[in-house]
Amino acid sequence: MALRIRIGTAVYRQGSARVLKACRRVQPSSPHPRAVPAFVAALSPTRKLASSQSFSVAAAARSLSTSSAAVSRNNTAGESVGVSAWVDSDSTIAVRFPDGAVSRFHGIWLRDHCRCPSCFHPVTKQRLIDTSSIPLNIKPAVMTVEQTKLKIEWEADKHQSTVDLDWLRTNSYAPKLPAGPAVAATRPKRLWDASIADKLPVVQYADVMNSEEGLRAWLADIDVYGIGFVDGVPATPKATEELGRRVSFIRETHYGGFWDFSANLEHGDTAYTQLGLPAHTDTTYFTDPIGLQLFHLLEHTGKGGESLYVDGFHVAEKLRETHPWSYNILSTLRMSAHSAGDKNTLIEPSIKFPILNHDPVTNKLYQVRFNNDDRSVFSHLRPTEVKDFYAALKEWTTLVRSPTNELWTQLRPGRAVMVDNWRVLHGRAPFTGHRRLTGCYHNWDDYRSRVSTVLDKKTM
Ligand SMILES: C[N+](C)(C)CCCC[C@H](N)C(=O)O
Ligand SMILES: O=C(O)CCC(=O)C(=O)O
Ligand SMILES: [Fe+2]
Repeated sequence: MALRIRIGTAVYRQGSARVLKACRRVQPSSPHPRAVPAFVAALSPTRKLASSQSFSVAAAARSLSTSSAAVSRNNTAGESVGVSAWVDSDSTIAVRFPDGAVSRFHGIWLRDHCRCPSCFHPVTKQRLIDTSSIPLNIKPAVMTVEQTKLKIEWEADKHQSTVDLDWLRTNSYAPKLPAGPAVAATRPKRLWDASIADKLPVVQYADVMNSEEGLRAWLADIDVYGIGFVDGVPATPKATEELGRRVSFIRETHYGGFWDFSANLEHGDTAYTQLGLPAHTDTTYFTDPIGLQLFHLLEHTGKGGESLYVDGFHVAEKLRETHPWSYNILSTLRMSAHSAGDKNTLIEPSIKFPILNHDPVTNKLYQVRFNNDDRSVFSHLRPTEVKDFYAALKEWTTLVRSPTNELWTQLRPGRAVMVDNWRVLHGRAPFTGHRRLTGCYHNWDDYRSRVSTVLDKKTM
């Protein structure tokens, strides 16, 4: 593949690179111990690039800072695909991607994100380079494009960085570019109301337990709908626990690990009674509320006990549309919560929290954290905020309890359900008789790790 890179007035060609040897060895000032191997490796004259090229650096590269390096690349199809990289007048490195989109990167950002094995541990995926040892104004001496990689030789330490162009585009920030074709389209969330009852997301236990595709289908349901049912589950605690562990290890809490409970007040919580429970999310009193909750009803000799599910994202959207003032109140005023029913137990979150939580970067709703029964005393709000809170709460509760938003379903032995506890509220009708429910909690991050790896094949 013919590669040409024009930097300023000098022209460098692959293979017959005509370069003037004029590099000034830059000695790192008190380098971080681990930075030395990386720095020495970069300086080593015998260090070869992945391809047949070998470089030494010319002073002429200094002219790089103002001129543009136009790189044309003949790809396998023969037509020229314009990928160019140049150092802009503000010293950022601009990259024009195959579709013409341009984004800029600070030299220190690119150097800090170098993925070579001496800067980024190939197994642990951890940074090895000591960021503080990188000059803040580090500049490239030479840049080349080889297939889908941008190669940079850095002026300061002669280190060779290789950056995958798709990776670079995915992680662009100035501006943030729309994902390129190589990035799998993310699965958009599907908000739902009571009508989901006609088409519940259900997978088969055998598929989930015995195949990657089966697990992927279940994870996709939970990711897209916030809820995923599994049929064909043997009506035993063992099979149910194994199903939970298929997603990730279980989160232990003061209720234990895998729970198998009935209305015996084994724990000081109304879940361990025959009372009805209004739609809620669990563990609002933990600083990091649990991410997923698995339920599997094994026995019930009595009446009632139907299960309730409500898509908190759908209800929030309705609130935002119909009562924007209330949406804002529940997105800003912070609540307290506690779990205090067990002996020697009083759990409260380290910081108070809004019921509707938004990502500060994207401003997207990422968590509904609502349990009116577990909401604790609050005396931190201003008097006007107290009134505002209750007014907003009423609008929220009216929507949560609207029959058009409620999915009522009777769980039975054999049908388990996994609920995204940061999105979907759950509840229960009061019941009579003996009712045995099993299940477990999973941490949010452990769940999302499985989505990233099993579903999205994401790597760092
Ligand atoms: C699930 N399990 C039965 C173990 C406990 C239920 C805890 C319910 C508690 N009020 C909360 O909302 O967190
Ligand atoms: O008993 C049920 O169906 C659910 C009870 C509950 O909300 C819980 O266990 O978190
Ligand atoms: Fe609950």
